[in-house]
Order: sequence, then structure tokens, then C-alpha cells
Amino acid sequence: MSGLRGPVRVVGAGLIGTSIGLALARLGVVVELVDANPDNALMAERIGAGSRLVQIEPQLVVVAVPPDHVGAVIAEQLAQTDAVVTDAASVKSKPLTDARLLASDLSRYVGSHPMAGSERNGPLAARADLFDGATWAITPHSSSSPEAVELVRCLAEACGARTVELSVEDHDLAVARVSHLPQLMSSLAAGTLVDAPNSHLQLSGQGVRDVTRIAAGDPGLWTQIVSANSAALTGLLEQIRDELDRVLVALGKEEAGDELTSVLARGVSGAIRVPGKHGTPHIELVSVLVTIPDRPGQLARLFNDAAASGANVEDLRIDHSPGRPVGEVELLVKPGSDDQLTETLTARGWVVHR
Ligand SMILES: NC(=O)c1ccc[n+]([C@@H]2O[C@H](COP(=O)([O-])OP(=O)(O)OC[C@H]3O[C@@H](n4cnc5c(N)ncnc54)[C@H](O)[C@@H]3O)[C@@H](O)[C@H]2O)c1
Ligand SMILES: O=C(O)C(=O)C[C@]1(C(=O)O)C=C[C@@H](O)C=C1
Repeated sequence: MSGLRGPVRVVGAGLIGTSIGLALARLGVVVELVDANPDNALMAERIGAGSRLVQIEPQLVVVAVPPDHVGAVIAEQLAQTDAVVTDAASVKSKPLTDARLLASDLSRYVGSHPMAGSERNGPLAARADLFDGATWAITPHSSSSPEAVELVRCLAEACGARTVELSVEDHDLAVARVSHLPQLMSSLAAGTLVDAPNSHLQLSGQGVRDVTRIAAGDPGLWTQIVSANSAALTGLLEQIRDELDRVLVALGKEEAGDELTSVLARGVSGAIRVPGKHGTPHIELVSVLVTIPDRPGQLARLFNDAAASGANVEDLRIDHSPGRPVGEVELLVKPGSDDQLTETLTARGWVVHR
């Protein structure tokens, strides 16, 4: 973390601000917590993300409030302190435009955006390891000083992330594609479930859970994010509208065949372009499904047995419908490790499917 010595003032002790505080606390950096809602600052302090009262001037201020308020808080913090100021907002053009209207010198301000989060909000959803291995975008503007950029890089690295530098405009185009459009698609898909009869919902499996997890995100926060990035999103939504029209036409035909296959095949090609964990290139993983009894200690036993096979579990999913005596754990491993994993688990009494 080299140049980062603290104190770091976090304005907005919600999910992201408190997670930053917890991550910095691991390194002993002094963190000051400020929030418009005193209960959130108190809660964040109680879980160890920092203190509400720090007497020393901050070296760095991190603004982690909802996007509509970010510009004003940046300007306020630049005026009140000599610190470098960054923000964590999910869009970067609007905070910069808003701050420019309120502050004449923005050389101490550099935007940034940790690409990790959750559908939950508030300090109680925070985690010290939220940013470990995540990508953290840094978006300098034309008058950001190199020292300020360097300090923000140190912050991201201190939180366990790897940094990527890109322009404000490019950032907003990128997140429209990889974050904001997926959020809208998830919300639209989940919205069709509102009036679904329970007899339909009881058939829900992992597919619908995967697609709708992020739909649970805070509608107020997402309205601000999506509205602030409307230009970039509009083009993508028009593309989706055209694709949907193609699907509808294909479904209306007696033989939907080729047209439909081409839409679905394009999805396969897009999905394999999503990088794997820690920003590494996507690798095709093989899944090994294991039936797991609903008893305490079974997951720990499964992980021990998986480790004994020598396979590294790259990812996992748990499908456990309440009321069922067993659940299903999907272990995802690199091709080549699956045979040994299956063999070891079967030998140790697990019911394994491929
Ligand atoms: N949720 C995510 O997954 C995620 C991921 C990366 C970045 N972000 C960005 O991080 C920022 C915070 O999001 P969050 O998910 O932590 O939200 P959150 O609702 O959990 O926390 C926001 C906090 O800011 C406080 N606040 C609001 N206005 C304020 C003001 N003017 N001054 C001081 N405090 C104020 C609120 O009381 C709340 O405690 C947003 O800009 C969001 O776009 C969110
Ligand atoms: O994992 C999630 O819950 C998220 O949606 C996190 C996510 C994302 O789209 O990747 C959401 C918004 C942020 O601005 C950054 C990260």
C-alpha cells in the first residue's frame, strides 16, 4: 500500500464505505466514518470499520454515498480538507460534472469504482474481504494530479483489489455493458415472477436464482445509477429490443429453428468472453454435482474430501430448497481434475453426478 498512511475518511458508511473501512482496518489504517444517517456510522464503528471521531486531518477521503449526492460531497470535502478525494460511485461522468459546477480546482480529485458489491445495502452487509481479488477502476480526469492518482491506486491495492485505469467516458460505456444492463435484465426477468402462481414458483431451480439474484438490489440506488448512465445504456437496450423482436418473429413461425439457434449461440459466444475470477481469462470449468444431506457438518466434510482428491475447487453453487432433506452442491473444477474428484468423493461415500 506504500504511500497510503491514513487517516482515511469514509463518507457514506453503507455497504461499500463500511467494507472499505473493514479492509483498511486489517492493515491498521486509521479510518474516520461519516454518514448522514448517524445509525449507519454507529453500526459501522461497532463492527470495526473505523471511528466516528478522528482528530487528525485525513490524507484521503473516500466518498461512498449514492451517485446523485457524490458531486456535492466531493466538492465539500475538497473545500474542507487538503486531502486527496476519491469516490466509489458506479458511474463516473455525473459525479465529475456535478463536482465541476461546485469546485474550481479538482486536481486533488480522482474518480474510482470497485467492481465488487452485493444486492444488499447498509453497513451490516459489509465484508472486509469484499474487494479481495476484485477489479477496481480508476478514472483520472484531465486535471487529476499524478500524486492523487497514485494514492487512489494505493487505496484499491490496500483493499485487496487489482486496478485498471480508464477514462471517465470509457468507464461508463464499459459498466453500462457489464453491470447496468445485466441489472436491468435481471430486474425485468424477476418482475415477471410477481404475479406467478405458487405452483409455478415451486419449480424454481438454480437457473432462475442465478438470473434474479441481483434483481434484489436497492431500487432507489439503481434508479440513480441507471439514470446517470442513460446515454450508454440506451444503445444497448435498443440492441436488446431488436434481438427480442427477432426472437418474437422466430417464435411466431412454424419452424423457429435457425433464427432462434443463432440468438442462443450468440449468447454462448458472449458468455465465454466473461473473464474468470481475479480478472484472469475465462476457462471452461467442469461441474461435479454432489448430493449433500441436510445435517450439520456435511459441507465441511465435503470440502475436506474434495481437498483430499487434490482438485482445486474454482467455484461452487449450492442449491438447497427449504424443506428438502438433501441439497445439491455443484463443484466447478478445471478440466482434468473432475475424474479424480469424482473418484475420491465416490470412494468416500458421496453420491456424485456428472
Ligand atoms: N452496491 C454495490 O454493489 C456497489 C458496488 C460498487 C460501488 N457502489 C457505489 O457505492 C456507493 C454506495 O453504495 P452502497 O451500496 O454502499 O449504498 P448504501 O445504501 O449501502 O450506503 C450509502 C450510505 O451513504 C449514506 N449517505 C447518503 N447520502 C449521504 C450524504 N449526502 N452524506 C453522507 N452520507 C450519505 C447513507 O446513509 C448510507 O449509509 C454508490 O455510489 C454506489 O453506486 C455500489
Ligand atoms: O455482485 C453484485 O451483487 C453486483 O452486482 C456488483 C456490481 C456489479 O455489477 O458487478 C454492482 C454494481 C457496482 O457498481 C459494482 C459491482
